Amino acid sequence: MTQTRPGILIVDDEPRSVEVIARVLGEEFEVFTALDAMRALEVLENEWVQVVFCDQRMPGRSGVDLLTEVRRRWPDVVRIIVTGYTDPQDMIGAINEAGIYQFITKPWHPDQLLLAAQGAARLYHLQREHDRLSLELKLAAPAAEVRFAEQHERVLRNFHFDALVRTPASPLNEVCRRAAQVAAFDIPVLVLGETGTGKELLARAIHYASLRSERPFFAVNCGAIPDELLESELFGHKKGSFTGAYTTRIGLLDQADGGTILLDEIGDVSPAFQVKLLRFLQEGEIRPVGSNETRRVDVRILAATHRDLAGEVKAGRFREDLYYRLAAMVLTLPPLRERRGDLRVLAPRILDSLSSAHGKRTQGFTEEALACIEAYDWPGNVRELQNELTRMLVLAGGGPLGADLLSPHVLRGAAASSANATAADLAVKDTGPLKDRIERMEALILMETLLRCRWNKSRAAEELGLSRVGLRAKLDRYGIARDGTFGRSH
Ligand SMILES: Nc1ncnc2c1ncn2[C@@H]1O[C@H](COP(=O)(O)OP(=O)(O)OP(=O)(O)O)[C@@H](O)[C@H]1O
Repeated sequence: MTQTRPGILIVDDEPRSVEVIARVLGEEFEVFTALDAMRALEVLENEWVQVVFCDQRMPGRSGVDLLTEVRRRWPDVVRIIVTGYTDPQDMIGAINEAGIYQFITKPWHPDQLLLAAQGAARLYHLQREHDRLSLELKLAAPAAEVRFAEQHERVLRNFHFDALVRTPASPLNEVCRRAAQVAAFDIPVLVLGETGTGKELLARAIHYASLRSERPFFAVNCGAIPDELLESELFGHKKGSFTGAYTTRIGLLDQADGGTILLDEIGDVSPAFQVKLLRFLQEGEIRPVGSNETRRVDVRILAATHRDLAGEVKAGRFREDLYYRLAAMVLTLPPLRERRGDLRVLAPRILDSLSSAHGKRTQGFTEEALACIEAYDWPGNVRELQNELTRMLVLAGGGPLGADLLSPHVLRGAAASSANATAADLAVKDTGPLKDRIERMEALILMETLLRCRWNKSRAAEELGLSRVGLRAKLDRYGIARDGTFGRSH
């Protein structure tokens, strides 16, 4: 069996003392022992140790000296010194240097040892939890400097379903409603959707709405990592199990015990790795690379992919048995072009957060820019939108962000898509005398060309074979204004 309890290392050159301390702590902790500093460092390199108890007086290297090295190499390991001095005042400097959590003076009482070990293990756990939350906060709000409690709250808020910005009429509402329903049930969920639609955001929201919210959430991009690394990333490895495995590594599945792991881009994993995943999902056990021992972990698995995974199963590229293990519930995120209405709230919201992240104030978008943003198809979805808005913000002067700041391909796409939509609409629905219908078409062509030419009237006139004066006369005639409206009722 591999380690299931917190690991404690006892270092003392007196075998009898080691034995007695090991007996006191052995019931609650996984105990490792070392009679000298060299052996202690060996244990730390190979085992998962969270707390070190070290005797101060040892031949060769003192306890404080050893713990100073431990601090340098494994700063998260909690250090306790056991000393014969009744007045440790003269050791204070050294104790500070080694960052010692507690010193215990001899003779000690067993309860005193046990309490110190429990406190140290709790501290280790809190440190890891703090590191995890800080990391998630960094992802959520890069420059924020806030207190720990606020951090936790912010993480929860950022990864709540509300983080998926949408309007009351959005098709995202149904997806979020079903995700919220399924969050509390400990079943695997498969999230589908094009790239940048918010699959990871939804997975985080599911985790933070579940009973596992106080345990870790990790997202692993399975598509970006070669098989061997992916295996060691998820399952861990033993020191020396392959070239480059200089230390023992605890896998993410182990670190996430009690929490959730998102296997992102699951559609990209190799057939060989699919077998390994399936075995884990069937047995709930992990075996680190190079180890013969297995360990049971309790991790909820969420998976996501931009591929049509059922199609991959049909094509024989993805195992059917694995598919059914992962897809107890399938949630599909709609692309932005199928929820254009959301863009009117989403774009300003993203602009706000970009503006505070970059410390650059803005006055929002012009109506014309918003109309283009709404009309464009956004094949890269929200991520593409974020990039485009960052670009606009960087290029912007003092006033509101206009369509002229949009990339040419966005303008072209927006113009083509609104012209197509309106032309199709006109062709199907328009009735009346031919002359009026042609005029309405003409107004539409003018509008499309101006948008594409970013309202550069000379260019538009040239493209349309008109003089600037001729173009202006037509714009006046049709009441076409730069904000994308037609003044005359067409
Ligand atoms: N509805 C939304 N509201 C606000 N932000 C969103 C929304 N959807 C996605 N985002 C943001 O867009 C970016 C991309 O989202 P995310 O990484 O979750 O997408 P994804 O589908 O997992 O992408 P990929 O397939 O490329 O991994 C993130 O910064 C995320 O916060």
